[in-house]
Amino acid sequence: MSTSVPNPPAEGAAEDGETLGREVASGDRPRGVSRRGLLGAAGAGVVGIGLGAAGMAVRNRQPAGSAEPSPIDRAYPFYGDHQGGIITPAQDRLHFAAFDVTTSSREELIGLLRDWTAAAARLTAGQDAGEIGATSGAYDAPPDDTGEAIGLPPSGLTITFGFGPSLFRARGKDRFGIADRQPAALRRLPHFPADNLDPTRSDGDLCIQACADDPQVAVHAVRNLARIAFGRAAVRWSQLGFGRTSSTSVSQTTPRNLFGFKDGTANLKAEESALLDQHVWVPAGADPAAGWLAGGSYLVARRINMTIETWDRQSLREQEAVIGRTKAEGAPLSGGEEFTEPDFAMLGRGELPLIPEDSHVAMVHPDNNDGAQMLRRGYNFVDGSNGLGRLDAGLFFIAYVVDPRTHFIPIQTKIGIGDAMSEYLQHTGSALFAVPPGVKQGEYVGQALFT
Ligand SMILES: C=CC1=C(C)c2cc3[nH]c(cc4nc(cc5[nH]c(cc1n2)c(C)c5CCC(=O)O)C(CCC(=O)O)=C4C)c(C)c3C=C
Ligand SMILES: [Fe+2]
Repeated sequence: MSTSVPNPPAEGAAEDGETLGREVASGDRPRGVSRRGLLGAAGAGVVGIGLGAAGMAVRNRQPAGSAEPSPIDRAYPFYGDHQGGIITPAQDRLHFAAFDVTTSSREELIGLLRDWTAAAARLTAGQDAGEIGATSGAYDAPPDDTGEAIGLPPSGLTITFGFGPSLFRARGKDRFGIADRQPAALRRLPHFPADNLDPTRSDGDLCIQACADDPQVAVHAVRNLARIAFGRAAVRWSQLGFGRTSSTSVSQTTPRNLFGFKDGTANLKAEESALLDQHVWVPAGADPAAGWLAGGSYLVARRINMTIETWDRQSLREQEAVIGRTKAEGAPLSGGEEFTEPDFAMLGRGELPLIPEDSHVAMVHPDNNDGAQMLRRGYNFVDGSNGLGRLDAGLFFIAYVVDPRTHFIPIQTKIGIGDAMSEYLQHTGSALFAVPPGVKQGEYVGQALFT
């Protein structure tokens, strides 16, 4: 029998639901009591409230007197105006998966989205994927949760769903009766200069971005969503990431990428709502065919291998010239500190710009790209080595943009040709997804596309 208890109260999908979170108790649990049972009990009863950037505390695992809850106790609401995992403060771990839909039935696709929504709401609250739980079901049936997250707290898990161009139309066929609702901007990304794409790491009908502060929690989420999809969708490719390479909130320190540089300094941040409206969220009326996407965004994913062995043999001077910022502070080479605006006109020795024109920062800065900004949310990856003694390492680049035609494609085209950093990079995977707006209680993700 299940040790089921009522679900925790639904998250107050606050206006700014994504930046608010809720900490749920974990702690050691006795054998035979489901993860869901404990967390449900916490949600039902032990609700202490303390709103902050992190959210509401249910039960704090921190030592008494500590003001900041541990990130692993944090739970972000699944329901809200926007999906979680976009402006949520970037967690430390990623499991990203792209799926091929294997059914041709529209009803089965909708059923999958319903099931994924229900499971994602449970998982992000720190519960088992299914209502019965990993160890409480019938002895002769497969459990409705795989079990590896038993005892683990929510860990700040967010689950973000996206729809690829091929969901709408493949080989000229309207697969699910939604071809006329395909956004004009949702097309397969073009081939960029210096791309060396692996088709088995590219594209997909659907995607799931699971971010958490515990890798096991992120992997558990994707694994269970893939299990639930059986017979309707299958994993096409997936990518693990560690060490966020961006900050998406002013409350976060800037992390470093595998080149050893601070990455995320000039990123769009959750607190910059006017800029997010301009550069990240798709406005109502943006595309007459795709009203369902209002309040959503576009997710660009690029698996970018970094030839770190070559990079590591470059002088510090060369490395800084390639990036356009100092390695220690992340300050622009034109001077100041990390958050000083770069001055691309400032000249140095030989009347040359202090920030080289082919440096990465000069290439991608909004001043040099018609003002386009993006919300970057990438992760480092190391997928073992390649058999030639080189690490298969790099940056799994994720960016959320209002329109890839204005906010990604022109910039990527430009840097593929002229960016000094390109010499050390190889793009090996590529995908674009439309990310529907947040889910309302009682609805499923992307519902407006099918109604
Ligand atoms: C097409 C968009 C971008 C790709 C692809 C990309 C890859 C990439 N970037 C780094 C390292 C850094 N990027 C930095 C800044 C930065 N990068 C992009 C865009 C792309 N990066 C933008 C829009 C910006 C912000 C520019 C600005 O407004 O000044 C930085 C500097 C620190 C920071 O501001 O975050 C670094 C370092 C790598 C290693 C990489 C591919 C592997
Ligand atoms: Fe960059």
